[in-house]
Formats: sequence, C-alpha cells, structure tokens
Amino acid sequence: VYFYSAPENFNEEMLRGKRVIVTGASSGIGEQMAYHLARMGAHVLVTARTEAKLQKVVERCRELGAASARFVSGSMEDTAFAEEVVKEAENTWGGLDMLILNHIGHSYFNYFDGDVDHIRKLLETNFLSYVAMTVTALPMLKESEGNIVVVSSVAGKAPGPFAAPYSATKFALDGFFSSLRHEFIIENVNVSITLCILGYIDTDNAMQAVSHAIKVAPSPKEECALEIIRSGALRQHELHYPPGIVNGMLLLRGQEPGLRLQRFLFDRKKKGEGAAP
Ligand SMILES: NC(=O)C1=CN([C@@H]2O[C@H](COP(=O)(O)OP(=O)(O)OC[C@H]3O[C@@H](n4cnc5c(N)ncnc54)[C@H](OP(=O)(O)O)[C@@H]3O)[C@@H](O)[C@H]2O)C=CC1
Ligand SMILES: C[C@H](CCC(=O)NCC(=O)O)[C@H]1CC[C@H]2[C@@H]3C(=O)C[C@@H]4C[C@H](O)CC[C@]4(C)[C@H]3CC[C@]12C
Repeated sequence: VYFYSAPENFNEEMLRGKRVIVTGASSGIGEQMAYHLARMGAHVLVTARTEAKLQKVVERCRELGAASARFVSGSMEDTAFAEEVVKEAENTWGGLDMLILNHIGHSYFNYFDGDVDHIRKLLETNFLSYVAMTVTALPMLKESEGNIVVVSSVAGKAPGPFAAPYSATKFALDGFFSSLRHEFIIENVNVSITLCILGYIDTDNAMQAVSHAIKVAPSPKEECALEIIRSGALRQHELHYPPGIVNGMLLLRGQEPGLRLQRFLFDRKKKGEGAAP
C-alpha cells in the first residue's frame, strides 16, 4: 500500500504572485481552485467554454484578492485552443508557474454503448488537450521550475463499471504523465508532475450524473480543491483524495475491484434493484 503523505509544510504564501492556469474552471472543482488561488494572491487565468460563467468566476477572484484574474473561453475538443490558452499566459505574464489540467468533456455513467467516436472525442478533450497544453507550457515551466497538476480519478487507477470511456481517458493520463515524470527525473528537468486521484466529489455535474446510483456520500469540492493546490505546491507525485476511499480502492485493485466496487458503491443486490445504474 502506497501512502503519499506530504510533509505538513504547505504555506498559502507559496502561491502569492504565482502565475497559474486552471482549466475547467467555470464550475465544480476547477472553480473552487480558482477561488483558493485568488485568496492566496496568485495570478489566475481560467478557461472553459461558458463565457458568462467564466466572467463571474473572474469577478469573484478579483474580490477574493487575486493578483490578477482573466479568462479565455473555448473548447478543449480542439487542441489548437488548448495551445492558445497557454500562449495567452505567455503574452500576458511572460511566464507560467503552475498548470492545473482539470477539465473533462461530457460522458455517461452506464454500460458501454459501443460508440467508438465518443471515446475518440473524449480522448481529445480529456487527454490530448492536456498533452498539448503541457508541450506548449514546458519551456515556461522549465524556466520557472514550476508544476504540472493533472486532475484524475479512481477511475484512472482502479477501474470499475459504468464509466469505460471516461476511465480510458484517465488511465491515459496516468500512463503519459507518470512516464514523463520518469523522463524529467532522468534528465534533471525540475518541473514537478502531480497526478490527483480523486474519489466521488460533490460537484453539481457529478451528483446530477450519478447520485441516483451511488450511495456513498461525496467529498466536499472546496476541500478537494485546496488539497489539489497543496499537493501541487509541495511537488507531490500523487494526491489521493479522500485518502480513505481512494487508498481502499487501490488495496482492492487485485481483488476484482469492479465487483467489489459495484457492491460498495451501488449496494443494489441487497435491495433487489435492477442491474443498470
Ligand atoms: N466530481 C467528481 O466526483 C470527480 C471529479 N474528478 C475530476 O475532477 C475534474 C473536475 O471535475 P468536476 O469539477 O466534477 O467537473 P464539472 O463538470 O463540474 O466541471 C467540468 C469543467 O470542464 C469544463 N468543460 C466541459 N467540457 C469542456 C470542453 N469541451 N472544453 C473545455 N472545458 C470543458 C466545464 O465548463 P464548460 O461547460 O463551461 O465548458 C467545467 O468548467 C475532472 O478532471 C474530473 O475527472 C475525479 C473524480 C471524481
Ligand atoms: C459521469 C461523469 C463524466 C463527466 C460528465 O458527463 N459530467 C456531467 C456533464 O458534464 O454533463 C463522471 C465525472 C467524475 C466521475 C466519477 C469519478 O471519477 C469518481 C468515481 C469513479 C468510479 O470508477 C465510478 C464512480 C465515480 C463517482 C465516477 C462516476 C462518473 C463521474 C461522475
């Protein structure tokens, strides 16, 4: 069992004046990360598709004390847009300290429906855009000896049922960024890569998608967002949040986690309910 317990020397001053991109920041965990960073006095550049929501997030960041706050709206289905976001940071700040890759495209929580094009599109949005932003940002991150924070899921470590397309994109993140971290260590590239393995979090979209099927209580998005920032600032290799659930899932990985996950999460057989979520 691997415990990633970072030394408790995080200080919010570590983020003051830092230049940070947060993707998927118009709602959910990304929105909360933007607010924490603003409170800590960072420069924030937030991105998502919905301009009206981003405008409100930027206004709130300014109220909370951000050193500066701005947004770029567009879809990460297009890797050219992903690169454009990083270029905006370079043009605005002349550099970058932390890249938080957080956005995800719409998917479903149900049996795999055979739609290969959906998986192709989700790989563009959830994986290739992360790679494209990393490639474009790397010169600046090498200059600042900064951090790449990749937001993933237990679905990208201990696969379970009903999220096959989404899970595939999360496993791709682990494969790519954990391999890249090895190369950085070999080449003495002082850019940290933090992979965040999250359990169920109480964001509106997630709860709307699965609360009918999942019986465990979700964890708070505000605390989750702060833990992600803390783990990135401490240059941890991985964050497991909440530790109790995620480490438990990893423990079960060798023991048919899909089956145990069904029992643990859905608790359906006892109640005689149907099989589909
Ligand atoms: N909530 C949970 O239970 C869990 C979440 N996670 C991970 O945490 C991260 C955030 O999840 P959560 O906060 O719940 O997600 P939300 O659905 O709340 O937020 C997703 C964000 O991504 C943006 N987005 C959606 N589609 C696109 C697109 N095509 N291009 C650019 N941006 C897009 C949305 O804004 P807009 O629609 O305006 O574009 C929104 O800002 C994800 O990586 C997810 O995998 C991991 C485990 C559990
Ligand atoms: C179904 C969600 C995919 C994104 C989405 O479509 N949101 C609604 C919208 O945009 O309209 C999944 C996003 C996070 C997933 C959850 C997660 O990652 C943690 C658990 C992993 C486990 O393997 C299955 C249950 C999860 C709670 C999982 C469920 C599906 C998501 C909510």
